[in-house]
Amino acid sequence: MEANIVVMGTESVGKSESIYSHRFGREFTLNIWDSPYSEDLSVETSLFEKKVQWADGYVLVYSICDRASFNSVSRLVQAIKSTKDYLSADKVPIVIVGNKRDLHHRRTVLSEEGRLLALDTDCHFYEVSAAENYHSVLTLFHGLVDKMKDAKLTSKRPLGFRGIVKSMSAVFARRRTDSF
Ligand SMILES: Nc1nc2c(ncn2[C@@H]2O[C@H](COP(=O)(O)OP(=O)(O)OP(=O)(O)O)[C@@H](O)[C@H]2O)c(=O)[nH]1
Repeated sequence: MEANIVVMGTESVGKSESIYSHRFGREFTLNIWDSPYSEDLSVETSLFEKKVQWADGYVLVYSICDRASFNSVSRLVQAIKSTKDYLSADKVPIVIVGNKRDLHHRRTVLSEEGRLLALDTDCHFYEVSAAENYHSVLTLFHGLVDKMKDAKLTSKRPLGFRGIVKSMSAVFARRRTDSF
């Protein structure tokens, strides 16, 4: 089976530095579109619509040390939902991720705020440290895969079958730094 995931967030929140090379067994392939966030979504409307049509699921990343990145994720959720309505596209899972949990001494976004945003917008929520606890990143991707499978069971567009196993690509950072 194959599924498409769009990963979005503002600069340096920890989306893509490392190569994420986990395999979901023999049967599952994830295609990941690691995408920088454009503050002015209207300038990139057609590209944004392409992403919405392509995606089977989203990972929206902010840094818990960067309130502006959290506000951007909040705007992104609204933009995805209204574009989906406009295109009459199927509902797909959206995961909101607060990254850099290890930098708790610099935290400016409370866990509760992330959780509440997810609750209000019918999304899923994780707080992780891609640098310190890679397992938490795996957990969120495994969770997303399960939710995409569930969503596909009730949608018109089934996940495609593939004979080959590919590894996932590039999300999140491996190295610990104090940057944010
Ligand atoms: N302390 C800490 N640093 C992290 C964490 N995740 C990423 N970083 C660091 O944050 C910086 C930015 O990480 P990237 O993965 O390049 O961020 P990005 O969102 O892909 O950034 P752009 O490519 O500019 O959009 C790097 O120096 C990472 O090492 C984390 O969980 N904790």
